[in-house]
Amino acid sequence: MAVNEREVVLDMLLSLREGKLSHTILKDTLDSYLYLDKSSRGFITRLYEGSIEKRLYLDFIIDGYSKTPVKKMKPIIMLLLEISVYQLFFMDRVPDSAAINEAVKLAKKRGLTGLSGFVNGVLRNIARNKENIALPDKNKDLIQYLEIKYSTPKAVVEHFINDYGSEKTEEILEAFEEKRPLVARATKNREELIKKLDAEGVRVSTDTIFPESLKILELDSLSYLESFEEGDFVLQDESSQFIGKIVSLPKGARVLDLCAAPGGKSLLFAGMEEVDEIISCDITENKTELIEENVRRIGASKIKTKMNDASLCNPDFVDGFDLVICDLPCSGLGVMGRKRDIKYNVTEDKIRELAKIQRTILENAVRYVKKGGRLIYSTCTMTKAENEENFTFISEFKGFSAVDFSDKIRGYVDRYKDGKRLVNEAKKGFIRLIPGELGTDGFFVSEYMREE
Ligand SMILES: C[S@@+](CC[C@H](N)C(=O)[O-])C[C@H]1O[C@@H](n2cnc3c(N)ncnc32)[C@H](O)[C@@H]1O
Repeated sequence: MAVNEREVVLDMLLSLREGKLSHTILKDTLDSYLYLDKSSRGFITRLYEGSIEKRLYLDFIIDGYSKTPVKKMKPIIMLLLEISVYQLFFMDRVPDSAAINEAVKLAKKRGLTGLSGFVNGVLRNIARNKENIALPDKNKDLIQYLEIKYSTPKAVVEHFINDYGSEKTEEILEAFEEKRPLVARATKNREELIKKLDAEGVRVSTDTIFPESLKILELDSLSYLESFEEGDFVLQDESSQFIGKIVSLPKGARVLDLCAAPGGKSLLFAGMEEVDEIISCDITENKTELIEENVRRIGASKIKTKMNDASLCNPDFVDGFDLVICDLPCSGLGVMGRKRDIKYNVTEDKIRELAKIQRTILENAVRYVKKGGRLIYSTCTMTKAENEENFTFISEFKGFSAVDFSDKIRGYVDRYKDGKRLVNEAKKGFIRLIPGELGTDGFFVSEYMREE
């Protein structure tokens, strides 16, 4: 039987409301429809991700043309309208009539015949007035304008304005809307990888910060690729890859990665000659299994996994490591261009709560660093509370000081407009990678040293 792609997306969005993770839903769905052709899978992906990404904008439009506000609608009707309005506004190849008729059919199919007239009326009205939809006035209410235009909740907009100012906030929000290519880090040889990917029909670009990286311009599914199965690359944004560039380690180094799943940072260090052993921890068995899967695929035998709660002090780790990596749980605002539902779950209280958890973990982590050893603290977020304020917190631990790693990054960032700022920050011991600058996700990296 033919698959109704819109219904698939509707069910995916219903699962999202039940609390499943957005990227897990997408992966599971695409894995279960491997037999569909590339364009159907592409349609499902685009409609699903797009309707999440643009939710506030879509709701703003719907509210302008429906007597019942979106918030009062049955969830299935609300989602049906959202995916249909997304098609009307963002999918040029779908004729308006198809978007509307399919929505009406789907409402009936799901037993909502009584509401199919409502769906039809609202959508036809919106389609007729497509050219007349105006955003909130930027000069009257900047926050509401940014909230709707970039479909980013008020709490996040306000937080960004507070930390970066309004002009930079708009630049950041705009950058999040750009298509973000996946980045592959070659684990063996980039030239060989390019040839293999080419033979597998994957288009790539070598316009990258690091010589090991490739931007993947088009990819249907990783599951098809022999080069992936054989561990020739890992997917890792270049922001994360900075962590592997900034630190000098002694020969025979022992590394502890406290919050390691799925293992991205551990795998960076596993490729380094001077590293002998990496203990990669995470809090649950499921999570350590994720690390193990990647370790097996890459063949990184230096990595040993361990279930460990980083918020508690582990006496076995005390004074034991040349490098302790703290890539900690955070609000994730730096990756909201990829994980499109993240922005809807962030509140001021959650940011404060996370900053507190990060500090508890850091208080333990400093105890695990050997004399003369290093600590790296990183997050994939962009809030001062989780980044700069924690930088100060760590720098104030007795015996610890921030490390100037400007010489280590200069060669990579010099050619970018914002390279100078990064070099200047690195002199102080941290860098803030901001979307729209080097083409990376948002990220914070910092390095500290324990005195001899
Ligand atoms: C940002 S992710 C780590 C990403 C990883 N470093 C990488 O590069 O692939 C944060 C991780 O912290 C883990 N985590 C959260 N609380 C933890 C705790 N109390 N102890 C250990 N791990 C924890 C989460 O399970 C999650 O896998």
